[in-house]
Amino acid sequence: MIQFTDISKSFDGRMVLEDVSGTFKPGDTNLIIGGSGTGKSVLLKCLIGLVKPDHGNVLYNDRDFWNSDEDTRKQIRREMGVLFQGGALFDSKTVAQNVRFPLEMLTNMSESEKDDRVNFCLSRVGLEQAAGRMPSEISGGMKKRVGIARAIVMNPKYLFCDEPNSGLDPLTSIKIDELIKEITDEYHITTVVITHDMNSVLEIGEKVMFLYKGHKVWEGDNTTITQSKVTELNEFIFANKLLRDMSRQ
Ligand SMILES: Nc1ncnc2c1ncn2[C@@H]1O[C@H](COP(=O)(O)OP(=O)(O)OP(=O)(O)O)[C@@H](O)[C@H]1O
Repeated sequence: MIQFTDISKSFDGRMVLEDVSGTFKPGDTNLIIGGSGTGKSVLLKCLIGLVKPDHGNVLYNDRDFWNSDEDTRKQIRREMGVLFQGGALFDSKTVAQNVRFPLEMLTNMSESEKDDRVNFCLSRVGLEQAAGRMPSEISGGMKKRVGIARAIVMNPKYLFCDEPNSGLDPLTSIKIDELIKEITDEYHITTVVITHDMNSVLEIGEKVMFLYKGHKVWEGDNTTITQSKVTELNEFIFANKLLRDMSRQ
């Protein structure tokens, strides 16, 4: 479980996050949504330890990340898998080498144990046939799958996905969303997904947090989101004309 309380952050005197709190539970796919520049990525960075909040706490199963010693922080980091925007694959490594990379860096596993784990993760995301290919030889959707395989290779307790659908067509996006949700259920991971894709919200948004100008202004799920009375949220949802037309029918 991840519990964060009163996270605030400013840059050069400009507040970009103010007193944001929340709880993310194991087995849940938690979406953080909001328009551009509302602080989603800064919040994610405060959670995963890339940006230190000005104040506030982030607890990982009761371990206070920002007030822990370096060893505890290292341990918590090892329990995180991160799917970066764009996949962030190494261009000069094959698909299998990309997935294997965290095992090389962070474990003492034998070569055959690493082989087994890489093969398992690649088959879990449906890419066993692509193991020897280079990132330049595979599609955008496949790159995301490689990113997911690499993010889960260390068997994480916490999975963070920053805009997993960026650059993908709607059908491929849904498949990636479903894969993230399936993996979250299957391995009982606490998953956090940043998105501004309303399709994702409707498909996998069992837990949704909406940020507006650095504040959390709504929290709920995909069954109630379209009935919210929060003006900023409605503007965000119904910026999509199709949804606006559907809501009038
Ligand atoms: N390192 C930084 N230094 C200064 N300002 C920053 C820094 N990182 C983020 N910001 C600012 O913080 C605000 C929130 O940025 P953030 O990247 O969190 O937005 P976002 O909601 O993720 O947007 P998008 O959907 O466009 O990625 C923006 O105004 C951004 O310019």
